[in-house]
This record gives sequence, C-alpha cells and structure tokens, in this order.
Amino acid sequence: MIAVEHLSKRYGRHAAVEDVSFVCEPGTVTGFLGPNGAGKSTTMRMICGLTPPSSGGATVCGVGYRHLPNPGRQVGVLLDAAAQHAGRTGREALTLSAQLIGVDRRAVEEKLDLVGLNAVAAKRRVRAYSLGMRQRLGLAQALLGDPRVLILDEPANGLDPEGIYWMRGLLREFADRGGTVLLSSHLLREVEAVADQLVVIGRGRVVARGSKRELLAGAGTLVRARDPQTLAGALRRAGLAVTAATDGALTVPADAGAVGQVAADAGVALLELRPAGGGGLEQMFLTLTAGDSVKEAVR
Ligand SMILES: Nc1ncnc2c1ncn2[C@@H]1O[C@H](COP(=O)(O)OP(=O)(O)OP(=O)(O)O)[C@@H](O)[C@H]1O
Repeated sequence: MIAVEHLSKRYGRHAAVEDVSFVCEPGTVTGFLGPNGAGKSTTMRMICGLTPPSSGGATVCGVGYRHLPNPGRQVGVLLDAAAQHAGRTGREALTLSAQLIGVDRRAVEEKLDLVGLNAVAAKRRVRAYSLGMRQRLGLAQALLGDPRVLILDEPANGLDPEGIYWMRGLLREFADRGGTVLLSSHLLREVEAVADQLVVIGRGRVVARGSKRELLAGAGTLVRARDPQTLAGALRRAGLAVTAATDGALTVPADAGAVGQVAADAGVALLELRPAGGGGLEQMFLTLTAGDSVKEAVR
C-alpha cells in the first residue's frame, strides 16, 4: 500500500507539486497521469525519499520509505531507466543489486528471463542497450527482491508495442497476486489498458482521481453529427459544455437522452450517439489538463 498525504514541493516560487493526496491499494494498478511537467516524477521521488517534500508526507507499506529496513525487498522502484552504470553488463548490474539487498544470485537469472533479456543481452554492457532494454533491466532490478509494491516512472518509454503489451501483462499479474503498482505516464492510452485506478495531475495538482470505471462512467456522451458545428451551438445554448475533437466528435457531460433531444430539437442528423467510454476519458484528460502539453498527452 502507498499513502500520499498532502504532498507539496516548491522550488523557489514555483510549486512543482501542490497538496497531492491519494492511496494505492494492494491488488490494484494505479495509473498516475499527467502531461509533461505536471509533477509526476517529483511526487514519485518524494514517495521514495529522494526529494524532501516542502510539506506533507507519504508512506509505503505503512512507513516512510527511508524507514524501511531493506527497501528493495518491499518496494521495487524504477524512476529513471537511464540511471544505470554504463560500463557494467546487465547481469553485473543485477548481481550487484542482488548482493546489496541480500537476495540469492539465482534471482538474477530468473529476473533476466522474466523481463526477456536473453543470455546475449545479459552479457552486453549497458551502454550498448537501447532505451527499451534499459527499461527491461530497470524492471528486473525493481522486481529482484520480490517486492509487494512497484513504483515505476514512465516504464513504457522506449518499449515497442510488443514490449508495452508484455509489460501490461506483467504488471496486471503482479497486482492480481496482491501487489500494489503505481505507474506514471503522460500517455493516457498506455495506462488506460492496465490501470484500475487513475490519479490525474495537472500543474502540480490532482485534477481527477478514482476508479477507471467511475471516471469512465462520468465521462458523458460522445456524439457525431452530419453538421457538428450546428449541434455544438445547440448544445451550448442548452447550457451543456461541449468538447470538440479534431475528427468532429463532440463529448458532452450529459446522458445520451438529453443530447439526442437537443439534436432532434435542432433538426440535426446524428451519425453516432453513445456513452463516451474510452474516448471520453481521453477528452476528459484533455479538458482536465487543458493548457498543458495536451497534444502530447493523447498521442
Ligand atoms: N530540481 C528541480 N528544480 C527546479 N524545478 C524542478 C526540479 N525538478 C522538477 N522541477 C519542476 O517541477 C515541475 C514538475 O516536474 P516533474 O519532473 O515532476 O514533472 P513530470 O510530470 O514528471 O513531467 P515529465 O512527464 O516531463 O517527466 C516542472 O515544472 C519542473 O520543471
């Protein structure tokens, strides 16, 4: 379990993180979402005791990270895949970590195998690794001590589609066995497929939090019309907020009946009318974090 309570971090006059609170329960994957610069890494660094908070605090497995007697056995952390000694081989890096946290060397081979780094890759120096291979090595390192909690900052960066699919399966399985996963990303699609819970952060503040199901249910109605501009005007005149996507779809925070009625009254022919679902979450993410690097966010 991870508990974050009123965490704030200021750099001079700049508030990188402001009053962020959330809980990650065992058996769940929590997607920590936000555009570039939203404060995800700073929050995660504070959880792991690497950045001192200006106020607030966080606990992992019931205590502050720094008070865990052997953190590697309880919490697997991957904050920066590039932060590996470039001159060591993958196997050497893992072997050193294994010694440091006191796990059997057999775990090294087991984890190399688990993350798909074969014998040839394990013998290569890290400087020759691609970013995707470094992510896999970082994940192996995080999993080395068979922890109950995983804290991963943008672990899908550099992975190819097959790698992303593989990682989702691995994290899902970890959570299904009772583990707690906190996973950050600036790409909604990446976490949508695996997360049960979502925490959305924008400009240092939590802008939405809850189960993916709840957030999807509250995502409103997606409507496509032959004449989207006329429909958008009619919806706005009816007092409904409208978010327009570039492909002409409109997302409206109301049920399908209300949206359909406005369209009928305005004499607009509809091409599609349905609960917003995944597309709505995307629109919600865009709306909630509007003004930040939103184009990047739904790439
Ligand atoms: N050491 C630091 N000194 C000053 N400002 C910092 C420092 N670390 C982070 N910041 C600022 O805090 C804000 C949040 O940064 P952070 O790296 O936590 O965002 P992020 O959500 O992880 O973004 P990204 O997806 O780009 O990694 C940014 O405005 C960043 O410039």
